[in-house]
Amino acid sequence: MLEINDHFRVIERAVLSGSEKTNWRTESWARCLQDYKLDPSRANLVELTQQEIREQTDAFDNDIALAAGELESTLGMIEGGGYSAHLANRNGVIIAERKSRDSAFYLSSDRVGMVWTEEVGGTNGIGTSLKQLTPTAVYLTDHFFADLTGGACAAAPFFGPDGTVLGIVNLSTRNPGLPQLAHRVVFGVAQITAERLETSYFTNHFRRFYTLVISLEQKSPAIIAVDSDFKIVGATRHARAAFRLDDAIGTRSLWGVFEKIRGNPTIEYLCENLRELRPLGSGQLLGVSLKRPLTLGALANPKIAPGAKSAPAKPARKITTLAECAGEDPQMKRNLSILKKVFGSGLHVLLLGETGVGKDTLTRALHYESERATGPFVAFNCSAVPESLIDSELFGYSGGAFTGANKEGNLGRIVEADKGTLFLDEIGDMPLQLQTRLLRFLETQEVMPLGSGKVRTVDVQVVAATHQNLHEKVAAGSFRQDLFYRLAGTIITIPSLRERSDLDYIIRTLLDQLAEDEPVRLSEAARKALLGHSWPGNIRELRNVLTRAAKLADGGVINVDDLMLVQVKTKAGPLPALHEIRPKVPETPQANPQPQPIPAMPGRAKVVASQAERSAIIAAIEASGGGALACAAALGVSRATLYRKLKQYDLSLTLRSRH
Ligand SMILES: Nc1ncnc2c1ncn2[C@@H]1O[C@H](COP(=O)(O)OP(=O)(O)OP(=O)(O)O)[C@@H](O)[C@H]1O
Repeated sequence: MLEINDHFRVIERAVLSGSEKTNWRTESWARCLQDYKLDPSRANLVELTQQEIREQTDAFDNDIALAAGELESTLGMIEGGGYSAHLANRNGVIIAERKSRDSAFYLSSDRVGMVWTEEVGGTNGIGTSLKQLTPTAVYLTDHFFADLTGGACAAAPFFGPDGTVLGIVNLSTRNPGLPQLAHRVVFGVAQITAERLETSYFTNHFRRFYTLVISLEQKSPAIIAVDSDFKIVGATRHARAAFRLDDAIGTRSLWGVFEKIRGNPTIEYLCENLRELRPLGSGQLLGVSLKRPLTLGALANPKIAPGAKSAPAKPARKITTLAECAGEDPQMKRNLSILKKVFGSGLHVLLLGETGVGKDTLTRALHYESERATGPFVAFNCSAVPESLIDSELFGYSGGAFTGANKEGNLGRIVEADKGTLFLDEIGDMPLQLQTRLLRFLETQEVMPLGSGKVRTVDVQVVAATHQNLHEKVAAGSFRQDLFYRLAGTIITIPSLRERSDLDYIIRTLLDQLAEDEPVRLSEAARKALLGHSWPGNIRELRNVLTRAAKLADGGVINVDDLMLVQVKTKAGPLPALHEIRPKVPETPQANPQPQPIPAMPGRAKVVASQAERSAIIAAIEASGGGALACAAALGVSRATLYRKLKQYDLSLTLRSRH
């Protein structure tokens, strides 16, 4: 961190004397100084009251709240930098977060309820991103306030189908040894997450419609939602731009955009068989797939797919099979033989296990390989939905049941899951007052949506899951004992990856699944390294490591370096897992952070940081095709720095011969 006066002088010089070329940073600093009249020596951050937070969250669309689950997998991709992930609404208020495992790197000023508009927080990821409506990486002294210059944040906006901004994804850390190059990689991850959120939002929003997914070169796929008469009802940003759809929504048919298929096949036939479409007036065939509505069992729109009720609600992507879930592990095989007997028999199931062991995956496999496969699979994550929304989302409401309620009402996830399976993830986070309501439903299989006054009987197989210790929660009074026993009709514990005896099998399964996009194989040394790792993040971590390695691999072979594993052997034995490192960094006071001295970087964190930096450079060389100028620009460094780093990591711009 800079001395306050030095920081002030840099800002003043850049803004007032125009010493720095105009760029996003000087423009933001100028707004802070001249428009908002902020004093860079001191941040006066604002935190909302619980009531205000509820209002901000209530006003936020339900679909987005559900998408907060995406933040979890984002953290999995960037493990090691001590980042936390946040979702801010369009008012710049943080409304959801997933914390870094490493509390020493946690910025407590980035917690739920903090307001991060540029007018309040000066130049910062969330606020500046909202102001510019573009992704923004704010690294240390880019911040306007001197007392925020110990942190780094990477933020990206995401937009709704109508093009308005819905919110911001933000990844932040106060890891003192974080290299800027590593932060740029994380910046890329923030943008990918924003795109994924946009897609999740879109698919959830249009979950009652058919969706056409179109592959576009070098871009995320474009998605168009249509009704059963092929009328276009929505399109993602990419789709609008690629096919000029702005005036087509609600007015045009898909066949006004793409060449019509001969013989007028039904939409159901196309779901099974459509692989390519040609945009009108273009010679180029594009790869496509047409997906069925996600909630076939609960279609509110009577126009959709008459007769489709008997069609199996197929999952969008290839799902892991039950056999793959069991693998070659004796405990998992025992688990499976029990589950196959009880699933669908009227007994509820409770899955226990660490995060990432495959509870969700196993439940989906059970559903799709059971007699319920023709019914809907509905997943509901109790921790990703704000407390105030759980009731209406789960149990539903009738139109106009409360202020702000959707006019048409909401069936609720329980009713949507009728004749199918309801997966209640993170059940340990279910608020106490709703536990009573859930218990009543589990006992009677009846629900009464808010404001409807009508009881509805449903046939739902419930699978609840948690990584928490429910016994402890029962003892502490935060989880109802009677609910625990009702859910625990069958309790199954999924072993962690380090307890399983079939790691090799799981690696093979994952590589097979990856091969659809990226056919790769493992070098012998890489296989040994994977088998020797402790996998605190379980199968999710393994999947992330292999996915990233497949992208870095040269010539289709994953080498040890590509894995970027952080378990490094030293003379004193293996280093502790990254989340066990606790550098003595004083916590930043929440509302009024003070500058802190940067502590020496612990040895292990250095290893991680340089691995991340090396990978960032390799990725940039590949992306820029080996051109020094383009590569330096992609990394945001000068050419001199690039050459110094290449030497340091023994790399060259003709990468292939050297790493
Ligand atoms: N047997 C398996 N074979 C291959 N991949 C698997 C398997 N089990 C899980 N996965 C993958 O591991 C990742 C994590 O799985 P999943 O989300 O099911 O874990 P979870 O226990 O539900 O995690 P959480 O408690 O955090 O919700 C997913 O990407 C999933 O596809």
